[in-house]
Amino acid sequence: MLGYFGPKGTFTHQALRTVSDDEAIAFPSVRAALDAVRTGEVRAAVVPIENSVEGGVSATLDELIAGSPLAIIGEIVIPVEFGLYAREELRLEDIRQVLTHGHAAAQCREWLATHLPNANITEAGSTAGAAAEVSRPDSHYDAAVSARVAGRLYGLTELAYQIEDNPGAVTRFVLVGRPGPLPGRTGADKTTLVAYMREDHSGALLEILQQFAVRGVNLSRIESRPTKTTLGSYCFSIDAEGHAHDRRMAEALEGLHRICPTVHFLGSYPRADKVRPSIGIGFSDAEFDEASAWVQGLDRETVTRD
Ligand SMILES: O=C(O)C(=O)C[C@]1(C(=O)O)C=C[C@@H](O)C=C1
Repeated sequence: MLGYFGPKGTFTHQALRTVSDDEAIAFPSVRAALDAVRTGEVRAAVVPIENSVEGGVSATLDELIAGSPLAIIGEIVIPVEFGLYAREELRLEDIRQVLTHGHAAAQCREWLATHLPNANITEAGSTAGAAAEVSRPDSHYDAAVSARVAGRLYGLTELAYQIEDNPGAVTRFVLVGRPGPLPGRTGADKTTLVAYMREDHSGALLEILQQFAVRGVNLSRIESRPTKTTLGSYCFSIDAEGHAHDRRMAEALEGLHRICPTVHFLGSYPRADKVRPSIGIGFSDAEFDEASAWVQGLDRETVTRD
């Protein structure tokens, strides 16, 4: 059984539907969905991790490394379009209280400021949770910003559609399970990890980046997250192109392990877009193998000096 950040009608639910039609369990938060994976209540869960407008989803980035280890086993990317949904009797000019997810509010900021300048925007656990709340006849809230699917599901009227400030926005979701054998290499893979610096010093981030750069590994996301210990203490959440079984990635991971006190490996999994990284000259598995064989054989070589 799979789980997802719900309730029914969230963008996360739509992302799950693109990979499975089976019955799945909705959880009210990212944390609850990931805890259900940890306890074994579900085999895996879908949660949002990154939006093309708002960036990383902090709740997910933090929960992935809190508690017992988890592994990302797949990713899904879907377009996100928002509408404004209200109870039948309300018109746009009646809307005073809007409820939605923080990421959704941020993606529709301009539209809300222009069309509902006097409305209060309140943050809800999810866009679909907001639509469900607005559908209650005695709700304090007049309208929800959500997916069209959620507006319909909770019997609301669409007052506006495609109200996002950046058309073409997408959100990336990950399928998270318990650690086990890595999904096989496809040639178009991604690896996610969190690296902690040894101590704060000049060039610490550069040292982490160098581990990837000198092995020809491209990064597709890097963001700092507070370690939650002291002010100014950060770790780095990283997506890198490639699989831990690629020689260049394996060597980059070894390098990180040598220089960082802690590295949380969060998985290697197929990329949603199936795009293969371009591998620079000297960075293919064959070239790493050939170079290793050369080093192994050095003591058999005859060195002649003048
Ligand atoms: O509330 C939802 O519908 C979600 O799936 C969460 C979420 C997010 O966390 O970013 C997902 C996609 C949208 O960008 C807005 C909200």
